[in-house]
Amino acid sequence: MCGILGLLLHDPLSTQTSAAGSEIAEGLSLLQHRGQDAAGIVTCGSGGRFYQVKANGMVRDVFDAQGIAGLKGWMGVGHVRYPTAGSSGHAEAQPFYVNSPYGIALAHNGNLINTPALRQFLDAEAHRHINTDSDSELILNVLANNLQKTGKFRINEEDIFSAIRDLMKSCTGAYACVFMLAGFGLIAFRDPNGIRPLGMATRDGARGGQDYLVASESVVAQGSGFNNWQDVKAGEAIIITRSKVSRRIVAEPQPFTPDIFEYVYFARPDSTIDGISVYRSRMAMGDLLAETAKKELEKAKIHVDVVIPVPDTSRVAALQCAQHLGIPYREGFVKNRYVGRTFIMPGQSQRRKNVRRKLNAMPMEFADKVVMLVDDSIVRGTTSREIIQMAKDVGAKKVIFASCAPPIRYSNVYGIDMPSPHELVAHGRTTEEVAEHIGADLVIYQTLDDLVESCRQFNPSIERFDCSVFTGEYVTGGVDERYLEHLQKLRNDKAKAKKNHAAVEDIELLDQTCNGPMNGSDSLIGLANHSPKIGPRSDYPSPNDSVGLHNSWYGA
Ligand SMILES: O=P(O)(O)OC[C@H]1O[C@H](OP(=O)(O)OP(=O)(O)O)[C@H](O)[C@@H]1O
Ligand SMILES: NC(=O)CC[C@H](N)C(=O)O
Ligand SMILES: [Mg+2]
Repeated sequence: MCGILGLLLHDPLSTQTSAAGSEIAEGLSLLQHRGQDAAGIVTCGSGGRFYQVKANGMVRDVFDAQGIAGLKGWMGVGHVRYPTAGSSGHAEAQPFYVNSPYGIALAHNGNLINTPALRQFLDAEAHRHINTDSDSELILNVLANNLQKTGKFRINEEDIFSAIRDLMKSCTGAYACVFMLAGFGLIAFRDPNGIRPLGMATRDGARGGQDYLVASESVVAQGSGFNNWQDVKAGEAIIITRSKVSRRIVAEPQPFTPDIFEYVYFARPDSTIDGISVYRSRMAMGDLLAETAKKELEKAKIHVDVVIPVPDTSRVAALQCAQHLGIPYREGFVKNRYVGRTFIMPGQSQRRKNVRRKLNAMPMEFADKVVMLVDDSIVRGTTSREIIQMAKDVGAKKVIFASCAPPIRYSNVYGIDMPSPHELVAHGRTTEEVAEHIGADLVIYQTLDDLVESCRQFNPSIERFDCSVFTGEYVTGGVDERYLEHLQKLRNDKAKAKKNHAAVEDIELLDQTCNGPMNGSDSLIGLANHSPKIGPRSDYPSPNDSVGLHNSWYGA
């Protein structure tokens, strides 16, 4: 899951300052939980010129004061990355940039599933050079190609809507995107099924007019003083300029199926997504899980002494579950606040090591007790296995493990890096076998109906969610056995490790020669922008002056 952000300031003075850049960096720190591998910002300043800082690392490491000071301009886009395609190499950090037919910088959250066909089309028919394995670079080039087809020096809103309409016909999968057209404005769109979240908000500008924000989650709006949060609709495109906002559904109607895993794990509890408060949905998950747990515990004749959450995400649900059961709730694991999320780390050994670094069991809450640990989900079983062992090591008599989500048995293809079912602990295992594998005395799973009810009760207009990791039913076309096998081969943990190793070698080669291949759509900016041995921070104006040529459109 990645986080995306777009900001447009109305204040004419902001063109010369880094006000937008620094606000985007602040905003990205509120989206850090969506991607910890890389972060980037591109801003647009006077003359339609782009400025960029992007590199592998966390937001606080990538953007320092000097880097932000160079991010001049009145609008910009930002990204935090959790890779689901290509490698973790810095060349695939976003936003991606193209210089033709116009200067475009794009940030993408999601995952495309028809990348081979798109790659072939872009190469053989559109004659566009694709230089990375990122699906986001493809989406940007499809967009650029569609705009190029107009053959116009100056395009208008109709051209943009129609380019996005065509993009939605050719790209299959999940995509919430925000892009910036040099000198023109900010444009956001969301895939026809609305799988990944996206919304926009407004605020009074510093010197009149309106500022606009587009972001993956509403928490960014609250953090930056924006109001009127509205979700971008499935299949909708929104064009924002300093003078007006135009919205249009451009896709053929498809069932609206937002990803339920956003509520389970990905999103922050203080966000509201598609009209559903993530916090309230997690409370409801806790309540309904308690009902199931009551039955299961009675059946197994187990008396639980204490409910303990697995920090961080499960806390809201665990507290509610304990209250509903009338069992004391205790914070038995202390979380190291300097360790991020483990599930979204790229390799299994890194994930395992980090569970121990992140969580520490307090003996006084476990010794001689029957404990029920509550987590939001059991995916690979990395966390559950380690912490059950930790609980037993400090004297727990019995460990019951309850999950707010049902068993996860199928690949995710829409932007969560679960490509291989064989890496999922519940794949091919019964609940009893999962318990044995993770060392629990009993495992209790939420039912799928209850999970859906936990979310849907707050917005009954959503008829269906994407629940593919639980059911194996994919809401878009194009996912068949052959595709899933291909994905598994390409992105299982071993294959990824190999690929990421190759990406590191590329970087080292670059460092040695101080010269090297062009970094995909980033062209020279990307190349100059990152050299891990020198340090991750630097910013460069676009080397391509053509971005400025078109800035006369709307007088930026
Ligand atoms: O079965 P697994 O493969 O271990 O995945 C599931 C675990 O990973 C996530 O925690 P994470 O540490 O990523 O983030 P959190 O601090 O937000 O809970 C999730 O909340 C579960 O605890
Ligand atoms: N999780 C995501 O949204 C990832 C976006 C894109 N597929 C990438 O790998 O960069
Ligand atoms: Mg967790």
